[in-house]
Amino acid sequence: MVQSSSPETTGTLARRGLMFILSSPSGAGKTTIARMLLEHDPQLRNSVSCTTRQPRPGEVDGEHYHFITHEQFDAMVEAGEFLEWATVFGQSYGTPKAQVKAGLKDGVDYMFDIDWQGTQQLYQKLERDVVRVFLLPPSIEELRRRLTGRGTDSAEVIHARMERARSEISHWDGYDYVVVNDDIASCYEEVKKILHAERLRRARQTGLIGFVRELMQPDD
Ligand SMILES: Nc1nc2c(ncn2[C@@H]2O[C@H](COP(=O)(O)OP(=O)(O)O)[C@@H](O)[C@H]2O)c(=O)[nH]1
Ligand SMILES: Nc1ncnc2c1ncn2[C@@H]1O[C@H](COP(=O)(O)OP(=O)(O)O)[C@@H](O)[C@H]1O
Repeated sequence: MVQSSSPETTGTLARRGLMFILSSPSGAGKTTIARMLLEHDPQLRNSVSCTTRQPRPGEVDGEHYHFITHEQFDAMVEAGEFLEWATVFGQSYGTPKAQVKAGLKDGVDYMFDIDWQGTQQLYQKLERDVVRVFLLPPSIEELRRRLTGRGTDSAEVIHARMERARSEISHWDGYDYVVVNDDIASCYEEVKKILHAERLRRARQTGLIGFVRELMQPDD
């Protein structure tokens, strides 16, 4: 629980965690922004997805993704172990249920780097816990430059990602916030502010009723 630290308060103040979703067309920078947030914010935990795609250089199993086979993925779907799942670029991606649900109650915030399909599913299931942020590239040319510059995909894959980018961008209106990732430092600051404000929402602050009631007690 994120308890109030002041000795003068009742100690009943706490906060329910939130589900912070970052989506964008591939290459717009959501992984970069997510990593910056996770690195500097101890209250934020990564929701590690399962995927059937191959790891990229530098990606660590269990940290960036749980890399599993199609058979393992299908078995998890059958067993109802995903909060949501979707097929992207012919590969399967899913959010395991187990870690998230318990953490939210304890005031842990989770970061989700998932696509619009997963965002819709999470919103349908857990609307009040979800904060949806969509990143846009400053231009289509810059998006192409970033995908090429990342150096992780073949020309063919980059072509497919660019094709898909336009359809991903068309889902911008399914989000609560839209931020253009032009300068990385400014984008990071803006996303950080969204997270900060969302944490202060009244509905997330459990124990407020009792706390306010106590504040309103008449003097003896
Ligand atoms: N629905 C859903 N989408 C996911 C999940 N994990 C990753 N994705 C999305 O799958 C897409 C491809 O991800 P990835 O292969 O890492 O490439 P990226 O586009 O460069 O981030 C991105 O849009 C991710 O946001 C997940 O658990 N569920
Ligand atoms: N604001 C920015 N300016 C310049 N390059 C960026 C910016 N944001 C991200 N990048 C670079 O663009 C590439 C794609 O970013 P990445 O975070 O992997 O995107 P995504 O996760 O959305 O596919 C990476 O090489 C990253 O370092």
